[in-house]
Amino acid sequence: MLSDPIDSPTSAPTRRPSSPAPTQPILEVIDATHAYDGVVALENVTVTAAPGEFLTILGESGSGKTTLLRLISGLEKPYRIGALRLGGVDVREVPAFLRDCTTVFQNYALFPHLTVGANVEYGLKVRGIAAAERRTRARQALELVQLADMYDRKIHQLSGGQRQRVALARALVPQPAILLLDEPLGALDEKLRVDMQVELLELQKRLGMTFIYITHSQEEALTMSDRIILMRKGKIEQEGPPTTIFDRPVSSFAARFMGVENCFDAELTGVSGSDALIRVGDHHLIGRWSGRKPPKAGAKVAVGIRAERLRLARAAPTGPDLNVLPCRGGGAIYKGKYLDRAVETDVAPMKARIWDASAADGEPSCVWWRKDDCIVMEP
Ligand SMILES: Nc1ncnc2c1ncn2[C@@H]1O[C@H](COP(=O)(O)OP(=O)(O)OP(=O)(O)O)[C@@H](O)[C@H]1O
Repeated sequence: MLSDPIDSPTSAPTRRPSSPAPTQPILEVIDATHAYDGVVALENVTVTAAPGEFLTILGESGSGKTTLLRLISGLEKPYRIGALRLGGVDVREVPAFLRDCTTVFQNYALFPHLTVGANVEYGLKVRGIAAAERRTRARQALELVQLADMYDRKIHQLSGGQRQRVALARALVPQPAILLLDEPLGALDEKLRVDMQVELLELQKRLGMTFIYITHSQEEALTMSDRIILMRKGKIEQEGPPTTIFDRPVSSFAARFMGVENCFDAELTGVSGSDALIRVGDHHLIGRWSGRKPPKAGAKVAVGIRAERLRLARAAPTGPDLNVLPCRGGGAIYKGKYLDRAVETDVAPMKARIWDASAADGEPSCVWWRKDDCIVMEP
């Protein structure tokens, strides 16, 4: 159940400072909670972004990503929020079209009966900009997305990728401080999506603009972001740079979402420096703690190992930093660039990734992995 909403500010929105301090976040969403008809979509979420940052909101369907974006853009009024500032300005009472941010939607949201130029000019028109300036700026925005020669085309005469570029130009033309992108590449095919990822990233760096980017694709998030916020059921599960989210997931949820193939439950038997000592059945293993709270002996934990870090061997290797489990060979799954080998162990079924298919011959008797590659986290 939600408690009563905090009153919205009654005073007029403060004016934007002429030049915010360089260290000041350009976006501050403090303690936001939102619900639709009693269904909580966002719960006590705090998100900040630095000027020029590429921040990705990652999460499965229904985790609250779009709701967060709609609160920032002003398309949704939050049920309760501690603060919402863009460039240091409190925008809780500022209507969407006056906020210093624009949105690119997955379905483009273009006017199909208007020309490319008229679509791009639209955002300037609602801001009361004169026709001549609108045209000049729209042309410049279309140049940025490589559609300068399509000004007079109708939207229905464009491909999906071209429509997405028009939507991007339309969002860029008012020169907002922040661009909000809601799964902007979701409707494009794989090849075009990858090309557009590169293009978007180049554009963001060139313009030095802050991008808040929504996706459910971990690969897209890892490729593009300076920082990732992983959402789960309306809350933040983990945030950090791509390498941290990839290598050091805090929980089995984060690990599975980020594609860690081998996950199983265990008991923490002790902690020694950064080493986490764990037990699964009769097997004692060693790994690195990556959970949020300090680990406690006796706690139930989850263990994760990426398939590419798991090795198969015919004879067990030895070493203080190695984990070894006997295994029974399973089938190989051909994946083109690599081979996945599924094996059974006493602990769990495991998958090892083999990049050199010629090295996959023979029956392994054990799997092994280094302690640094053994992620010990919250269950
Ligand atoms: N207009 C609405 N009315 C009622 N419930 C809604 C509405 N919009 C979203 N929800 C619910 O709020 C929760 C969060 O939805 P939201 O769209 O923010 O998630 P999301 O992570 O963006 O999902 P997706 O990736 O599928 O777009 C979900 O349970 C969703 O069903």
